[in-house]
Amino acid sequence: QFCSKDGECSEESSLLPRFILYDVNRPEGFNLRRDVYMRLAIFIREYAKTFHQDVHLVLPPWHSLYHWQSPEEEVGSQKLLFWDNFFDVPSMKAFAPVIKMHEFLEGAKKFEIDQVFTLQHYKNLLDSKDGLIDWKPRWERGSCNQPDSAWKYRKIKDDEFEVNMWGYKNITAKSVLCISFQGEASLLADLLEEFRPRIAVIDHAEVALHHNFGGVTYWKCRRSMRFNKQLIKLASDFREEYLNSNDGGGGGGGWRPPPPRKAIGGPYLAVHLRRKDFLVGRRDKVPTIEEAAKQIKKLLEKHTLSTVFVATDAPNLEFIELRNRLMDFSVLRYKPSKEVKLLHKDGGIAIIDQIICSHARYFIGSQDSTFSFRIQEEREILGFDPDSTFNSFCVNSETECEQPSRWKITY
Ligand SMILES: C[C@@H]1O[C@H](OP(=O)(O)OP(=O)(O)OC[C@H]2O[C@@H](n3cnc4c(=O)[nH]c(N)nc43)[C@H](O)[C@@H]2O)[C@@H](O)[C@H](O)[C@@H]1O
Repeated sequence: QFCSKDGECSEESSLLPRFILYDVNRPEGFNLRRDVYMRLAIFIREYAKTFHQDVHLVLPPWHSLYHWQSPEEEVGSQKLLFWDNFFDVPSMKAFAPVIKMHEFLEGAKKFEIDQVFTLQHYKNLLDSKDGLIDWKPRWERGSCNQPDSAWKYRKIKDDEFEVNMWGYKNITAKSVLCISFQGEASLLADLLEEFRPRIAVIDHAEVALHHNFGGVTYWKCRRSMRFNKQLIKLASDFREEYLNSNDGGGGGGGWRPPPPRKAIGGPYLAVHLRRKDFLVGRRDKVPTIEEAAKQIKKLLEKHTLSTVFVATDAPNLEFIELRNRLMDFSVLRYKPSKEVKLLHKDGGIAIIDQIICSHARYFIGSQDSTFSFRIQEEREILGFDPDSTFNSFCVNSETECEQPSRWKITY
């Protein structure tokens, strides 16, 4: 049964499809957003089953992400990019009822949302008597504390808000509620069942946590997130031409489980060296180029490899310094052609880097980087030995440091 905000319910409306849209905290990068998608896709799949709902998760466009900094003359517009630029959407649809934003909009000039839920953390997590964090799943309406609410929603009338989201200018909402939320994405079912909006937005969806992180369903969802075929082809061509690497070494990928742990990877070391904002925010975890070069050299010698593929957001000068410090080895990075840049943009080129890293004999990434985490997952899907995957640079080449948790694939 479908009920309007003022409590009127009708049977027919229950036959109408429902749509859940979402958004993520503006500064978050591509790979954290991929994780938030998974939390919602897993939720919506279960929600549709449990409540027999014709419900769809609408994939929000990728819009001017903070890390996409290439000039427009080189890459064209990086606004309002749809998911099939990066992923194989039919494969994602095989896991959960998702649709692309433009399928949802179907050319409409404007659209109205019934209910926006802006998730936020509880202000007083340390409320409980003993001063410990009170971690029971819970949600409640609260006064708004997300700083971006001020520019995202502008009240026009009591039941009309102008909504500034995903780069669109033509969205309104009948109601905006701030919801203090603590728990897994599955708790969103409670919220949706209580208000039963036909078109809802979950803003700050990153506040909702994973349900059963690392479980079978997590990995099913993760495996459904195959990359766009053109990006896979560009990465394969590069591997074949410069890294003497093709898929002959085993490794399935996609939905089919590969033979267990049989992938050996191409004869190169791959590194993900996160720089830029990490040099400010995570200074204590990012090695200097000199320290990184020492660790790369050690690994190349240990694995008797002569080639290292470098995925990095470092400016070219830092890459040249790294190459100069590794004179005895072949040091490569992926340099897209003008056409590839225009067609696939910063987001696509980052994925090509990730695919190349995921096929290497040995991989070492950057501590805390979700870009590195997604490569580790890809290698789990391909069936590599975890020892060759779950490795991170240390700030200092002489001392050991914390290594990434081994989230191994389950079927
Ligand atoms: C400080 C935090 O950093 C977190 O970044 P982190 O997890 O590394 O990873 P991401 O969330 O993907 O954000 C980093 C972005 O920087 C670019 N980038 C980073 N490394 C490479 C690379 O090797 N090759 C290419 N081509 N591009 C790279 C790319 O656009 C990527 O999506 C963010 O998610 C958070 O929002 C926050 O900003």
